[in-house]
Amino acid sequence: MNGAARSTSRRATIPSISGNTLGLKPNQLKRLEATYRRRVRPEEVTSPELARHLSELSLETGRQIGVLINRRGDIEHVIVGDAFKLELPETGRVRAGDTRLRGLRLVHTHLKDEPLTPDDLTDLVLLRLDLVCAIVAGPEGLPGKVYLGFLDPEATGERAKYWKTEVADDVQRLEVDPVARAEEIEAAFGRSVAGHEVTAQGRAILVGVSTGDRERADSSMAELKELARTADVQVLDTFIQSRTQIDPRFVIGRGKLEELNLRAMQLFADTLIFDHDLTPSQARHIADHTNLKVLDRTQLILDIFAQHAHTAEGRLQVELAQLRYRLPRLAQRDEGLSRLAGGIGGRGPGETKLEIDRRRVRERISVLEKKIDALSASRQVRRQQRARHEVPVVSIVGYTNAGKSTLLNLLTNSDVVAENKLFATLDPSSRRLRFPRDHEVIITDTVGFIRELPPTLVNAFRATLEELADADLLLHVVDASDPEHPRQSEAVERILESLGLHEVPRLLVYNKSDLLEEGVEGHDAHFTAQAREGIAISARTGAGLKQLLLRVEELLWREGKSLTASGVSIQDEPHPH
Ligand SMILES: Nc1nc2c(ncn2[C@@H]2O[C@H](COP(=O)(O)OP(=O)(O)OP(=O)(O)O)[C@@H](O)[C@H]2O)c(=O)[nH]1
Ligand SMILES: [Mg+2]
Repeated sequence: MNGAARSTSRRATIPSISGNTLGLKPNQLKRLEATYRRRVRPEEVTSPELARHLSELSLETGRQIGVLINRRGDIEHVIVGDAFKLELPETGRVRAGDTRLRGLRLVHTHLKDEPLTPDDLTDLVLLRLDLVCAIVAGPEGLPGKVYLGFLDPEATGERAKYWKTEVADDVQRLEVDPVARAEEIEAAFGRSVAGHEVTAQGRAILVGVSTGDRERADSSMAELKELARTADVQVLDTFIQSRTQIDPRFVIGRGKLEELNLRAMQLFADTLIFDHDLTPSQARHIADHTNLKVLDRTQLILDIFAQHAHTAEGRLQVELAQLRYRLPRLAQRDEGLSRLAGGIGGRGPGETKLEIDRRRVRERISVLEKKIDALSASRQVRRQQRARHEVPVVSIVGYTNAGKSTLLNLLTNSDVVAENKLFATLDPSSRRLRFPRDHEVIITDTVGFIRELPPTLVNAFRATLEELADADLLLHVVDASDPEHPRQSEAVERILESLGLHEVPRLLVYNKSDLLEEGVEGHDAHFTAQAREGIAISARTGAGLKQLLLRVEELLWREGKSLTASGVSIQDEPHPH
């Protein structure tokens, strides 16, 4: 395979013929090579002489023959196919999101009178060619009908065609100026993309598969969208394919992947994000069949974590998780990895720029493990000191975005970052909360949980999460306004269990009650809360806070003292880091 045919020096080297050259006679090869010496005028798709030359050779060899011509009219590649198709050489990847065409047109022969084939049109789209031209090689090697295909910048919608075609009776009757036409198409693409906002982290299409419960796939997709928004990725479109089972190679069907490719080209998307974890080989197969950066849910979450980790330990943990995730995905010599460098999925908190080989990844992993061990050892000491003081610890846990940090802020009058983003909190923070009559607790906010929390992350954060085992009480905060809340709290319970924390007493806190309409759903929240021995509150308005504090006190000291929220005095504990 040849590399990009951009260089001018290529003419100085011996031009090679790509494709199915096996069994061609020396004389035929020589004539094929001589093709490189031909030129066409920039304003014609092909010269009649070139068309004749290609047709003759095609007829003689019984194979399709094609040339890639640049905008100056030079022939950059000569390709031999079989009777039905051509395999174009690798001409380098299109820069995703670029509104320019490739600057190359494909002129090739068809051995029978047929319009552009699906293969021709796929090449047109994926290689973003200026145009594709098929000349019918007629009897005696005379060029006959000519079929042309161009990208259509105006096409919209999922089912739209992505190209326009034209036919002419013969080469002489072609009235197309290929360069002018290509420039028009580029200008139109430029206009359509100019209206889009530009985000630093890429333009993505989200892809889901549903093998059963469609509703579930929809809500999972909605969550993926939120994750993308949090990661600053612009979501251009979403697809969910229903299938009986996951395709082992491509996750989705081959045809669907092709369609995604076209859609991506049309929207100038540069990234595909799967709502499904991809095996290393699936990721590779999909990347090989698209021009796009391919990410999965885990990588997206890792990326958000990378952005949000601020403490030294948090950053080490995220980097460790990223490297552990990447290690099995590094082929011996993986040029695919460099496609991931920079931008979404390529951000790392540490020194690693993620463009490194396996050995160095392994070394880095063991360095990180040692550093994290050292940090958790010193944390262990602090925990023991704290335990000696016998101050009870209350930890806030829950699904991401449930309002954990908002609740901590309300309880302790502090200002931990709370925002409408997933995983706003990564680094645990502790505050002191003083109840009247000398009761005092340490209250900690933690990283949010999510369905299918990537195991690499659970492991990397294990040290932090295991601290939850020291808690005397877990406040499990649930966003009662999210229709998905039953499944979300289920996911949280499962993760707690996997961390061996199911023994720690916990109190369910149904938050955001202010968003639930009084009467109908509000009633519902209270009802659910009561039914599961929880408490309905609003961390925003403070509603229900008094009852919450009462319950906490009751659970911690098993006595029913009355206290008011205003009676709470606040004192910050210096941050442990
Ligand atoms: N209406 C309403 N919004 C709330 C309430 N509590 C929190 N929010 C909002 O919900 C969003 C998430 O709140 P956070 O406190 O950051 O949630 P979190 O659980 O700490 O989230 P992560 O740290 O990202 O896992 C923010 O936009 C809050 O303003 C509430 O009681 N009512
Ligand atoms: Mg938070």
